[in-house]
Amino acid sequence: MARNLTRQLALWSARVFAAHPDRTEPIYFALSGEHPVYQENAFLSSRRIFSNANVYSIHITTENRFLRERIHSMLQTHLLSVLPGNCALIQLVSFLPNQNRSVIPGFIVQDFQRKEETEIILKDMAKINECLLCSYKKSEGADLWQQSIWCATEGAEVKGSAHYIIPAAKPAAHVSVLNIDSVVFHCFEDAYAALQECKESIPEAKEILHLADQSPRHMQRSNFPVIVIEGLDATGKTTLTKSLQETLKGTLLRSPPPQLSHWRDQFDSQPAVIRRAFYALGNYITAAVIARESEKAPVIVDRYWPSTTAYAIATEVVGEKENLPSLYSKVYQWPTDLLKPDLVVVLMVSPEERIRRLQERGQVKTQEEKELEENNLFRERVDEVYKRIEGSICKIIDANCPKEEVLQQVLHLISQYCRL
Ligand SMILES: Nc1ncnc2c1ncn2[C@@H]1O[C@H](COP(=O)(O)OP(=O)(O)O)[C@@H](O)[C@H]1O
Ligand SMILES: Nc1ccn([C@@H]2O[C@H](COP(=O)(O)OP(=O)(O)O)[C@@H](O)[C@H]2O)c(=O)n1
Repeated sequence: MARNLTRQLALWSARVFAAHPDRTEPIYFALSGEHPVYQENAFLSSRRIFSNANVYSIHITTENRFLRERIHSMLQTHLLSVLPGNCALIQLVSFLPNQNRSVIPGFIVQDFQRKEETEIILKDMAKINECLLCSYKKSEGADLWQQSIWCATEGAEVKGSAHYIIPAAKPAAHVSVLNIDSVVFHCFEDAYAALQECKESIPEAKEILHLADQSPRHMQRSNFPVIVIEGLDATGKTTLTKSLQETLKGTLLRSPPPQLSHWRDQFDSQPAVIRRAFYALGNYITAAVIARESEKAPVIVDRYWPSTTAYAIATEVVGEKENLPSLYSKVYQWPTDLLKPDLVVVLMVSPEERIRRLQERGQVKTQEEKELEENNLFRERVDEVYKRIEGSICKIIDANCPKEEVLQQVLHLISQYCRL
């Protein structure tokens, strides 16, 4: 048993940690057995976390992404209510440099009064959940921290070797990018597997999976063109898609399709992996309808895969658009098993015009849309993902102009790119 824990401890030592990962500039640090070259400024921020307190780190190690997010939010609420005053809770993730899906979420707890009670509470919590608890005690007089690991499933504690806390190199991509594959699905099976992870806790997931099972797969568009209209809320999608339907005598569809609409509130409040899997499967279900309808008339689709991808990435990544996955990342590529339209038109309007239209409409907004309004960076990230999605298929148009002009611009694009 102890050997197993020692191995885990060695594994932890290979990891890099990011404290405050939701900030544009997290504090990156690592544990090192080697005496570091002394660079006071660089060391300061990471060591400050460990100095003058007993420090613990909790890591949520379950492989089930749904459980991981659930446990994370449950732990946060619980820790804030049970930890003694004078303890601080810091968001923490650990990861293997540049390795996708290696991110393990967790927390750092700083106990400035060094109370035994804190350790008892934390061990107790780690018992309930699939967690690893580590403690770090500063060695007398030295600049070293003794790391111990306590594993609930094994009910044992192992003292590791003493480590120096060293600042780790800032990764090439922001740490949030390493987790992007949990929310952007590259094929039907990935999205399906994500919903399966939660089907015991969320019975509605079984119904979505059932609908997905019944939906024909690998469908291709037929004789008539398929045009997708994209853009942030209030950029004019509903207005334009209706005009296009009339002008082209087409069929108007939207993703998620009507049979999924009544589950949206339920899935919008779930952990990101589940929420995004719901929309991703909605796209596959819509694809089958697009294929069928495009045998009879042109098809216009209000939101589809680009929405799912743009919102998923923009929510996961923090800060400036420069933090988005690199231009050549797989996340911007259309899934090969999902029906591809002839043309995607992205409507872009200035932030001021969008807010004016939102206010004019006076509708209750979703939380995500409220955030968009408050958070210009988020809006910029959504727009930037739209721009990065395979350029040849996505055409961005300036939709600040009157409705008729927007329609004319899009009809012109259709005449260029689609065979009517
Ligand atoms: N080109 C336009 N110029 C001015 N107002 C517009 C334009 N297009 C749409 N609107 C108005 O803006 C609001 C949002 O449009 P809507 O089509 O509902 O957007 P979305 O479907 O993208 O949320 C509506 O009140 C609509 O009448
Ligand atoms: N195909 C789709 C459609 C919507 N969505 C999600 O749904 C939200 C917007 O949907 P909405 O119906 O409120 O948008 P509007 O069409 O009303 O502008 C976004 O925040 C996305 O998270 C998605 O992920 N994939």
